[in-house]
This record gives sequence, structure tokens and C-alpha cells, in this order.
Amino acid sequence: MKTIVIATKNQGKAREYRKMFKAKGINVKTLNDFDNPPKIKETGHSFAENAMIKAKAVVNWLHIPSLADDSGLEVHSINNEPGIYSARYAGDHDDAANKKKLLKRLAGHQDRSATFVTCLVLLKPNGKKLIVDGKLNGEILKTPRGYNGFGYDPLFYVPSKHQTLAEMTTNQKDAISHRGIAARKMMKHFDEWWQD
Ligand SMILES: O=c1nc[nH]c2c1ncn2[C@H]1C[C@H](O)[C@@H](COP(=O)(O)OP(=O)(O)OP(=O)(O)O)O1
Ligand SMILES: [Mg+2]
Repeated sequence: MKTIVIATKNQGKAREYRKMFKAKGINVKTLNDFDNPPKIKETGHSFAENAMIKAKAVVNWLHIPSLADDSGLEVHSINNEPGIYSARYAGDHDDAANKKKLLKRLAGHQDRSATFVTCLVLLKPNGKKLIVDGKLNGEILKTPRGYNGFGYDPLFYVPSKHQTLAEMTTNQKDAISHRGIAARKMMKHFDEWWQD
């Protein structure tokens, strides 16, 4: 059976990818399935650079095909903060603190429009790569709504659906999300990428 490693420790992302790859009959592992995974420093200056850093780290470590996802939230009125710093906006991977900081930062701003961005890098040990991205526009609410999803989902309102991402089911989120869009682009070219 084909196996791919997702270069992530994020359980929320892993859940979303596991479902997509299952449909393709591909076995998915994440860094949480291994002892002592490498500590990966996201030192890039863009989502694409960080995704490539994560993919390379895992391919060099395990020598099997890898998928890395670097993603984040760009809030327009505050110079696209937190952007590539989304996971460490208020400290290290503390979703509650990150959301609180964002709300504080946005207080008094009229324009609360934002874009979720995902960049995906697929990389094989022979260096063959596939890079795609996906975006979703929405608005940052003043109070959280919903309990599904992860990260900033309870604050991210999608006007056309009259719901936050955290009020949607996994399938509903996947159908419109930055990650779902990027993943569908990836899947279109996946078989060709997997060959040789
Ligand atoms: O659909 C999403 N719904 C809500 N929040 C999201 C989403 N997608 C990304 N985000 C937030 C979570 C984290 O604060 C940052 C990603 O940071 P990012 O470095 O790509 O992921 P991470 O550090 O959580 O896991 P890892 O690097 O091991 O893949 O953006
Ligand atoms: Mg990260």
C-alpha cells in the first residue's frame, strides 16, 4: 500500500487530510506516529518557503514521499497579520491566546475582512515536487461561534454560508476551505507526481 507522511503535528490538519487520502486508498502517517520526530524551525518568509522546509525535513529524515501544509490567516486591516506567524502569534501553538490577541488587535477596526491561506508542498526523495495553494475569504467576528474545526475557525465567518468554519461539519468546511481548495488542486496532479 502507498504511504505518505504529512509533515505536521497538527491533529486538526491531519484529520482533514486523512479523509481525503483514504478516498484514494493511500495510507497516511503524521509526525505524531513516530518517536522523536525532527524539530522543524519554520524560518521561511512565506507559506511556500515554510511548507518546503517542512517537506524537506521529513523526506530527509524518513526517505518517503511527504506532504507539508503551511497555512495561516491574513487579516487585511492589520497588514495581513498574523500571516505566517499565525501558529505563534501569541506564543507557541496556543489557539486560545492567539484568538484573544487577534480580537484585541482588531478592536476599533471597521474592516474585519480576512483570508485563510494554505500552501501545500508534495516532495519525493528523488526531489520531484508539486506545489499548490488555496484561499478562502471571510470576516473576523467579535465573538467566537461554533466548536468544530481548529485554530481560528470559531472567529472566521463565511458570509455566503452564514456560518463560521467552526459551525460547519468537516465536509462542509472541506468543500469551501483554503485547505480543501489546495488539496483538490493537489489531487488532480497527484498520480502523475507519484509516478517515477
Ligand atoms: O483551517 C484552519 N482553521 C483554523 N485555523 C487554521 C486553519 N488553517 C490554519 N490555521 C491556523 C492554525 C495555526 O495557528 C496556523 C497554521 O500554522 P502552521 O505552521 O501551518 O501549522 P501548525 O504549526 O499548527 O502545524 P504544523 O506546522 O506542524 O503543520 O494557522
Ligand atoms: Mg507550524
